[in-house]
Amino acid sequence: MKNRTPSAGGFPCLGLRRANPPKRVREGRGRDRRSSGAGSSWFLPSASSSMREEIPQSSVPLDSFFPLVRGFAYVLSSIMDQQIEGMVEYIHIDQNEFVHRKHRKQKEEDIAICDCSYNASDPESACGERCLNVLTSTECTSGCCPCGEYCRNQRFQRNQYARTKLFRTEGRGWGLLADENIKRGQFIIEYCGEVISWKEAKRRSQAYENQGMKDAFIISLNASESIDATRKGSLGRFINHSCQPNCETRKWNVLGEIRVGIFAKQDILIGTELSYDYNFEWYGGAKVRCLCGAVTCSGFLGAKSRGFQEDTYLWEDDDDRYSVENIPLYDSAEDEPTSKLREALDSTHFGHSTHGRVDFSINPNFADGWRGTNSITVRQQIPIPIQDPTSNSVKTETTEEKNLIPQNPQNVFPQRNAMISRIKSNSACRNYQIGPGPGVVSKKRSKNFPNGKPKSLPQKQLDPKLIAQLFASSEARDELLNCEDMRKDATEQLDSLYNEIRPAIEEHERDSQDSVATSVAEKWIEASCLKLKAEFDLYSSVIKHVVFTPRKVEAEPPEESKSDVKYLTSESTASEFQKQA
Ligand SMILES: C[S@@+](CC[C@H](N)C(=O)[O-])C[C@H]1O[C@@H](n2cnc3c(N)ncnc32)[C@H](O)[C@@H]1O
Repeated sequence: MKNRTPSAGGFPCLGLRRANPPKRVREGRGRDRRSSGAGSSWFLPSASSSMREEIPQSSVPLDSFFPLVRGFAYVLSSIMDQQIEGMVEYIHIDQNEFVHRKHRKQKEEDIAICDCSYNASDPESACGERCLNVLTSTECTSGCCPCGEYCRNQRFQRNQYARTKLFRTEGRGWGLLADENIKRGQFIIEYCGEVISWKEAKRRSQAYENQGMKDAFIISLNASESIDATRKGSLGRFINHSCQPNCETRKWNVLGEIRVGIFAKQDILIGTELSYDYNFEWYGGAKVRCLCGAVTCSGFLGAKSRGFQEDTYLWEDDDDRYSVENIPLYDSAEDEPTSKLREALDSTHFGHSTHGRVDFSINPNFADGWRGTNSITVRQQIPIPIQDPTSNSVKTETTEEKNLIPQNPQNVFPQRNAMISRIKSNSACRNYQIGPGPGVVSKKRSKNFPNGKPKSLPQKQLDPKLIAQLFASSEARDELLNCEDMRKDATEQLDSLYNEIRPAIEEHERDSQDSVATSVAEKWIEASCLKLKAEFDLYSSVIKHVVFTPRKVEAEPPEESKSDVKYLTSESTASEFQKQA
């Protein structure tokens, strides 16, 4: 069911409006301007499954007395319009809306039917974690599952969300927190919005940025589509980024459409702010400095996914996130001056910083009207001992997590992400000239790398067959030729894979995307690794034989030296190779 703005009164049901709409996008969101002032209060539902009838929840089931709520809401809307500062109007939906095409209808032959069965003595077995559909991230189709109504694998379809609650952070706008204890792996909420094409996403992102809008809500859905939750969305749109997140996004096939869910990466205690890593999915416009406060913070939001616009900044004196002086810029893990960055972050800009930590201290403007609890305290990086699960404090997991953080800077950036962002910069890939050709350093690039470090240099190719001829030992020759064959095979494999995935890569290239689908990236990485390994084997074999193998005597040697075996010194062989090469 969609909760659209009723025509009368213009109150976006369960959504929010604020005063002065024309000002909204340029209004900015500096701490001071966004704050609604001490003592002000406003109203929001719990973000749990309050919009559905099927799932019994203890949160207020608004839909069940919708007409009443609508009337009440209309009265509230005027109050809210005056009181809710800093939140841009949006329409609350709990199902994606398709803008550039129709919602696909699942064909009968595409319905995946699992082989689970409901057993009253073991209800968990009804489409639990062993269900074939669950294993392939596909929801069972209602009416077709052997477990019938007991099927537990229709969470998106039934909006089986965890209970969550909106709150105001200081410095990062609004955020969402757990309003119940959440188990690891639990589905928390769907990231709903308008499904649009990549082109449209790019266009909108630019338009939003031109309008001065700072919060960005566009995430990637698949290779050709995005979800834009700017104008319409679920409460998933309020989940902030963290470089040390407690949630993650997962894509599920639901009735033939891909949908994005936020899932718990770990057990999450009630009152804890929810966060996920935007790096894979987020396509923000301006570069925004990350205020997640994690020790492993990468500095910027979506630093790896880079977004639709490169190198565009919004400068705001009164907002920590948009002021980037002294912060070195980078766009790949190997170039990240981690310690310097951290130093810079530690020593600058955090108005409330205590030894480099951010204290999002008392925030009296907690959005909790429906549930009637008190305002809450948000402290980022200053751990609050969690004893009472009903406490109103927003908890951060900094202490425990800090102990788990690898101190090795190489581990600082998520591996998968680094792999994907390197698809265009690893040496195997460079052979295909994705992006600027070897040795070409674009203007933009040199801006990002002030030392102008070129990323790729033309390589001299050795001719292993020629080199093999130099060796007296047939084993050495065979080994070298064998290695060369392996290298050729690996190169051919990479070539054919490239042809296969070229459309996906080129599409991303056109749209200035850094990331491609993970499955494509993984294939590419595997083939690249094979090729690199084959090259490594070949070169190490050459080196080994240069040092240890007798050189072949080419011309008939003089009689007296026939029995002599010439051993090449590495020096003489090196000059021989130079000639050959
Ligand atoms: C999807 S919205 C999240 C909800 C947003 N806080 C709000 O008030 O509507 C993403 C925006 O939130 C802000 N944001 C999220 N995580 C942040 C972080 N770790 N540091 C700074 N800003 C953050 C940025 O402005 C970003 O464009």
